[in-house]
Amino acid sequence: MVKKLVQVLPYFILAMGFTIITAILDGQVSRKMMLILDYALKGDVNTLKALTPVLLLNASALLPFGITVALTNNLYKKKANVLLKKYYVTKVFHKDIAEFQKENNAKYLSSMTNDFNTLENNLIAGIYTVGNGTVSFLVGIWLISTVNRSMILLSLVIIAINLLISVTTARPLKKAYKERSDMFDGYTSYIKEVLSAFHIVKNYNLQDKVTDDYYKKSNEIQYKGFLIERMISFINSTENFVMNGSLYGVICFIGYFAVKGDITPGGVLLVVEGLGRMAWPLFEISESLPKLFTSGNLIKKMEDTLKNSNTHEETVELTEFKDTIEFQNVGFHYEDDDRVILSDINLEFKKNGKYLIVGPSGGGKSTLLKLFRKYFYPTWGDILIDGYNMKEIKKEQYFSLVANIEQQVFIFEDTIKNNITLYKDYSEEEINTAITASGLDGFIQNLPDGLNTVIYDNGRNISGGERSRIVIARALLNKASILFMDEAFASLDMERAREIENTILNLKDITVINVSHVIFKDTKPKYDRVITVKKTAY
Ligand SMILES: Nc1ncnc2c1ncn2[C@@H]1O[C@H](COP(=O)(O)OP(=O)(O)OP(=O)(O)O)[C@@H](O)[C@H]1O
Repeated sequence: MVKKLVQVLPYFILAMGFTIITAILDGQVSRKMMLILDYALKGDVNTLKALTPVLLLNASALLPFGITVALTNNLYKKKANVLLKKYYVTKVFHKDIAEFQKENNAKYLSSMTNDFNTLENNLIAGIYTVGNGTVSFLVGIWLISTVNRSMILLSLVIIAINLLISVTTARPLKKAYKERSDMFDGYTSYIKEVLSAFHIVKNYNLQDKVTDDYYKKSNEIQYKGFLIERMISFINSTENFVMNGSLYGVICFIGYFAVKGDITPGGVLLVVEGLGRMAWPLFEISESLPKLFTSGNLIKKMEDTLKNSNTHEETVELTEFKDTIEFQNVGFHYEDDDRVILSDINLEFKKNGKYLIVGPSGGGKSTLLKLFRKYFYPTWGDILIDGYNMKEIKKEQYFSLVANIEQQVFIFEDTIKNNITLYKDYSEEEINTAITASGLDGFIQNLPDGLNTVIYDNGRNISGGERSRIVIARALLNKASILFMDEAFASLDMERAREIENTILNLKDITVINVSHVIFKDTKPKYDRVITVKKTAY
């Protein structure tokens, strides 16, 4: 992720360029003010008159430059934030389905919200704060050195001490940030679960337990936040103490030189001005640096969630399903569980054949479908498609050949049309055919906005059966070569389920693999084969 930030380097350089120009211009204004003061005290009116317009010109140029600095800085931050977020989301969607399912997806949610907020403040804004602070600090040194060069050494000592404090305090801070981020993962996961089980919480009167748990988790996070703030306050106080001590030292020197008459009144003004320019950025830098150092840990944690442990390179391009899917002596157990779920599976599925898979609950029907869908690979044995090992076939191509109707229906918050077409282009005729086949026509005709009716919140404003039919229409429209169905009719009434099953079984150019508990006497004979998965004894 850090490497990605190189792409926003031009925007950062642009912002820093304007920051440097503005800071130098600002320094020039201060120097001219010093000269004006000295000439005024000497009573040199002519030079005073000559210098004043130049000072006013320089000072008025500060306004557009100041605005440009703000704009370019915001542009850099916006680009950097968008870039990192886009990179993260792209990587998440590059994960294998099986690998994604291994993690609690609240981890990703937490990274996309809490961790990104922390990175936005600590890393992206932090880099600019340190850059801007350094420029201002250097301009401060420059101003002071135009009065007395020996001050440069003292300024460098101040930087070195502050850097040392930042580096040594970064380690405990890193640990605390990481712990808080982990806590946020658990917290987000908990909130996600509780909100999705809202009706269960209400029905079983679990409000008190939920409120109690929520309080405990919030309290833990708040306490960790308090510890982090306490640590930061301690670091800042130490740094402020060192810095203030150093600045007082500088002021003592100036006093000494002023008494000796080596520095003019304008010079004293310039040194005070220079000290101010050194002081505030040092405060900001010393606050930002430890946070900047801690960002590395957070990024590592986020990148760990993005890793795909499966690095197998797929080489076979399968653009068409022509003949058969064969299971050769396939056996399977889940990675983190030794129980053998499927064993000795030797099956052949012919192109355009219709297959019904039945069996006891927990027998492994859905697991078998996951192997078909390439979510998992067999633990032993092979699945061949047209003679090619499924493992070697490129995922994207395979997925474009198949359609899925799952038990758990997902509906986007969008129009019915977009939910059916999934944002791809189809003719009106194609859409209408799929709508009729899935039995959605009556429902859509009765809606004032028809196909343009928006469905909210995963189908809150439509029934379970209507949601299933939308997903069935989606699969039919996709014109896939293979259709996998997992309890697709579970939320439909018998009549409607039979009707849709008949429609699907009458489709000629599609291979259907249907896992279902709902079996109708009149549709069963239409299947080429009914396969019974037996529960493995473990
Ligand atoms: N991700 C997983 N990790 C470990 N075990 C799993 C996982 N998913 C399912 N199982 C186990 O695999 C076995 C088969 O589950 P599967 O969902 O394939 O059965 P099923 O025949 O589809 O059941 P049902 O008809 O009840 O949906 C079950 O014992 C289940 O607990």
